[in-house]
Amino acid sequence: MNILVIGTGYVGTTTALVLAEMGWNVTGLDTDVGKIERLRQGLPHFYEPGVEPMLRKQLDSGRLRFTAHTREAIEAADTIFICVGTPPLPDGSADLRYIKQVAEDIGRNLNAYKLVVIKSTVPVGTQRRVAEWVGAAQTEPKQFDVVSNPEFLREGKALYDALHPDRIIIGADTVSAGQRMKNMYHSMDCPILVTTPKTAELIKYAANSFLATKISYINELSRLCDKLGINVKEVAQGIGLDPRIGTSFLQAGIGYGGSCFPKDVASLLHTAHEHGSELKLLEEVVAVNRTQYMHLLEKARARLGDFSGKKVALLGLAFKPDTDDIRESIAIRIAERLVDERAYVAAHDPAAVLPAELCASVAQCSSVEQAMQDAHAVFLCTEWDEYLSIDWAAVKHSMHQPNIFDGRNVLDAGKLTTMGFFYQGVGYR
Ligand SMILES: NC(=O)C1=CN([C@@H]2O[C@H](COP(=O)(O)OP(=O)(O)OC[C@H]3O[C@@H](n4cnc5c(N)ncnc54)[C@H](O)[C@@H]3O)[C@@H](O)[C@H]2O)C=CC1
Ligand SMILES: O=C(O)[C@H]1O[C@H](OP(=O)(O)OP(=O)(O)OC[C@H]2O[C@@H](n3ccc(=O)[nH]c3=O)[C@H](O)[C@@H]2O)[C@H](O)[C@@H](O)[C@@H]1O
Repeated sequence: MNILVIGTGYVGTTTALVLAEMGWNVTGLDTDVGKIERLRQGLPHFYEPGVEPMLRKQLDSGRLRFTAHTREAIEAADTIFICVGTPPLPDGSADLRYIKQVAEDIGRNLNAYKLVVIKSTVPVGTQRRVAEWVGAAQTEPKQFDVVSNPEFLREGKALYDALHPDRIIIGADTVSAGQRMKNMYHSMDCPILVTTPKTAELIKYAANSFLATKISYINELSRLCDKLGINVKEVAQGIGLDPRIGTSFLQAGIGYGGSCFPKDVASLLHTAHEHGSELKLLEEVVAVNRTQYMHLLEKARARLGDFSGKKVALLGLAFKPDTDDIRESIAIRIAERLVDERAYVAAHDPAAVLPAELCASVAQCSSVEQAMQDAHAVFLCTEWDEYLSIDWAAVKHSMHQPNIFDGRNVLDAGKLTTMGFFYQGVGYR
């Protein structure tokens, strides 16, 4: 099987690596020549644990290559994965312009039968539209199938998730296309659900929206816990012991960010509106998430008076640990708000860097100690391992005031309080 992966971002690069690991010949194609050059040299253009060694291993094996030559790459492939971005438009709908470009590229260069696999997250009905776009761009008629095969990996655990998926969802119009996909994934040890393309597309949005709902549920509950003097972590633990509820995705904090939950929930809401349907629960999920971080800021304001002229150490910029991705990161929103309120913000992150628009107003520090020097308060926004082993006794002396606002509820409240810190998390301690 000669597989082409179009779009070598987070998902495309991971997909290409995993398919090569499964033994297939894989080519990665991207319009960004800089990314292709780096990948060819074995240097990932993003931070993701395990990707660099596997990239080098697969380049050495000869099963993986990268190119920017669209025509040659499409002609040589029998199976084509579409992994380009589907960013949000201002109205919340998914921007399908990159998907359309790729579909037309495939159509123009279709020299023999190809199986086209949509891995990008796309709204219900996109598989049909891709088939139309490929068909309309053809110069001479050749057969092809388009299937939906959504991806469920998490950033920071991308390789593990892609190598050990919980399930594989295949949305196919024909039995033969579904069977080709099952053959491709035959070495994967997980349930494979073959369904219609529209169902597969909705499963992806429904999964992300459900996870976002769990987070907003526990976050909204955390606000009540604050008022009642109840530790939300214990509530989450207590309800999570019921296997019907489960412990995962019940970690209260400053809210969910990233390139997917905010955009995918917005896109599903848009789809519902387009079809005259309302998803009121999901609208509330968004509303809770939009305001969640403000509650921690409010706690800090109550302690500090106001932020003007105060130094705040911001620990973590990435939307979650083990990634350098700051797309829709709540940490960035908090930094912006603090700057607006004239705080002096000193940020630290082991991998992520400040967005260009904050470089002039926020300092990026190379160490935690530097960020905390003379600070009136620490805001922990991303639960990197490094922050769990901070020598608090040592940094306390260098701080102006020992105030900690833990936006991820991961620090030891009891220990820090005993040490003389003022500690506040989300949902009572
Ligand atoms: N990042 C994640 O954790 C996950 C993302 N997804 C979905 O996967 C899709 C891709 O996401 P990411 O990998 O994060 O995006 P990304 O932005 O990291 O990568 C997209 C890549 O596509 C390339 N590209 C755009 N147009 C192209 C064209 N015409 N031909 C060739 N290459 C082209 C871009 O240069 C870029 O390198 C999105 O739909 C996303 O929702 C799904 C599961 C997880
Ligand atoms: O479609 C996607 O792109 C992906 O989106 C998420 O993955 P990801 O965004 O990488 O990261 P998550 O681990 O899901 O975290 C998302 C956000 O939720 C927050 N979160 C997560 C869990 C929790 O209990 N509480 C909480 O606030 C995280 O801090 C982070 O900001 C899903 O978990 C993946 O299954 C999906 O494939």
